[in-house]
Amino acid sequence: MNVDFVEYPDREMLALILADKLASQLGQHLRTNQQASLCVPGGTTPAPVFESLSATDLDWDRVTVVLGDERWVHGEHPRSNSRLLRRHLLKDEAAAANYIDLYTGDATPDEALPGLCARLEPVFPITVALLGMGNDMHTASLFPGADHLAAALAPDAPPVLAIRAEGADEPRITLTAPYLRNAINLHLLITGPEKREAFERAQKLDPLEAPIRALMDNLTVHWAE
Ligand SMILES: O=C1O[C@H](COP(=O)(O)O)[C@@H](O)[C@H](O)[C@H]1O
Repeated sequence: MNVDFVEYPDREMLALILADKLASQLGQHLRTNQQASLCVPGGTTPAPVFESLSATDLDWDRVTVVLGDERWVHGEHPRSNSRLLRRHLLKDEAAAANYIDLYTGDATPDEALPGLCARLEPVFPITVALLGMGNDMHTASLFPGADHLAAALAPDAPPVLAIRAEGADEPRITLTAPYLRNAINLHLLITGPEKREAFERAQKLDPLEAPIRALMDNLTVHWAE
């Protein structure tokens, strides 16, 4: 386990400094590579980081953005993670980024897997991956007790899997642990005392109980109250 825990004075400072860090890691990669990839979480936490990042001057047309997971709902549904991205990240400077939408409109996420695996191939290894985490220690859509969790944690997992779990309101599609873990730069964004306590607890648990534990090999955690 190799975890660097960074504590910020408040959420505003966290958003500014973290966005700057992500942009500088992308920029550094683009100095010696034609393309970079950025994987981001959905949910309720990352919007302020996205706002700051979207205003950053970067060769966004050489950056491909992908979500770490998506809820199987249409793109304008309030629970759609893509909707969050379109409103807070894929605008201003970042409007020039390429975006690979995990939601394909197929009836189920299972049907989308073969096409998505092929489309996602060029984003790996991910240049910069930002993860989120729920109080139940799930990350992306790797939920404790999910139907395909063991397969999604396995070293030979495919890049994406369809997931159903009690804690998730709808079917999901998720990037799997080996592809997230293999990111060149791996970050976790969490806020509030409950998530800090959940992260600390997860360090002593098995990934099947606390999926975030599977991604603690080279992880920088960004936390504010
Ligand atoms: O369902 C999800 O939850 C996690 C955590 O979300 P938050 O609302 O607690 O910030 C998120 O990282 C994931 O992308 C999302 O689909």
